Amino acid sequence: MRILLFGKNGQLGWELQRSLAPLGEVIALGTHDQPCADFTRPSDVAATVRALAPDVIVNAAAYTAVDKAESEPQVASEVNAVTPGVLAEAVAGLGAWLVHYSTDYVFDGTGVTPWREDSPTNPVNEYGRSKLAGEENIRASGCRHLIFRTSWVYAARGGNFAKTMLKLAQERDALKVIDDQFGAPTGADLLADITSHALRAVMNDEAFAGTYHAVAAGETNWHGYARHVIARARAAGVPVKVADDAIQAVPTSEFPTPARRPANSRLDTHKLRNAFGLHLPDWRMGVDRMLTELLEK
Ligand SMILES: NC(=O)C1=CN([C@@H]2O[C@H](COP(=O)(O)OP(=O)(O)OC[C@H]3O[C@@H](n4cnc5c(N)ncnc54)[C@H](OP(=O)(O)O)[C@@H]3O)[C@@H](O)[C@H]2O)C=CC1
Ligand SMILES: Cc1cn([C@H]2C[C@H](O)[C@@H](COP(=O)(O)OP(=O)(O)O[C@H]3O[C@@H](C)C(=O)[C@@H](O)[C@H]3O)O2)c(=O)[nH]c1=O
Repeated sequence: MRILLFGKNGQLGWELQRSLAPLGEVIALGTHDQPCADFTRPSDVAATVRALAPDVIVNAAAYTAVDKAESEPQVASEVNAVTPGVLAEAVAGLGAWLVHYSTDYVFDGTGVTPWREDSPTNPVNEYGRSKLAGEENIRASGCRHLIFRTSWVYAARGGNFAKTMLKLAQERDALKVIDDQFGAPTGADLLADITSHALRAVMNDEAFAGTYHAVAAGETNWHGYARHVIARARAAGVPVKVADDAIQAVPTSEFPTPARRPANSRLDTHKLRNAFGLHLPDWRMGVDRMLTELLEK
């Protein structure tokens, strides 16, 4: 089996290089400095796909700068919606499979109930709108696909909220962190392992194709997540400047950002767990593993 992976240097792409390796030959394309893999050049990307004729495309490339997307909606749309749609058309033409990733930010965050795969979408920012359009383009192409919606992704390699908090905690005496947006931090390693497991299953039985919510178990808010990370760092001997009681919990209104974010980012994972017989670990387990890796360097 030949697998073409886009976005190899991102948090998820890096982990996918490991988790997909036992399934077949992985051709991993990364930097968007290469025209053949630049998602702002859809026709070049389509030509790459036709030339390589893979059995599976795994797309971990995305425009993930949520605040910046507010001022660059056209770039976010090209990378997150237009080119995934072009990939899907190419995949349909080849009779191949497409694996793609989406986000909790396709929902508007109302209520407290975890969102199901068939819950109504209603993104509140440009990034979310571009990701939803990407999903819709893939479904409209009729190609065989898996779409995983996930949330709050972190990895030892790459940029993420946990690493931002580790840095700020060493630089500042006080932090303000939002405590009214809820979700589950999800490790790129867990998501990569879920991908290879599900891909193996769907290639044996096409009935598994479709959209799934894939996040770690449990829930927290950004403040709870920050406190957890900083407490672990302190215990590991990192020179943390901020005292525990100086990590101030604030409502969203006290931490204005260019992009609005949903208050309820909880995703219901029953469909994924039932389909593939998976157990999803609590979010703290993966975060603690990442911190061990980061702090022991
Ligand atoms: N990060 C998160 O919190 C969440 C992510 N997701 C989704 O999960 C998936 C993986 O995200 P994650 O690994 O965290 O993202 P990262 O931001 O870590 O990686 C994104 C990758 O996309 C590549 N990329 C960006 N612009 C382009 C472009 N114009 N052409 C080609 N490649 C490009 C980057 O390449 P380069 O290295 O060259 O810049 C990078 O390797 C995405 O679909 C994302 O929307 C969903 C929920 C949460
Ligand atoms: C840095 C900082 C952020 N925050 C808040 C702002 C925001 O509501 C929340 C998270 O901020 P970030 O900008 O790190 O995370 P953000 O870019 O919103 O993360 C999102 O990325 C995209 C790609 C996704 O798909 C989402 O699932 C989600 O992971 O924390 C604070 O409250 N205090 C702080 O000091």
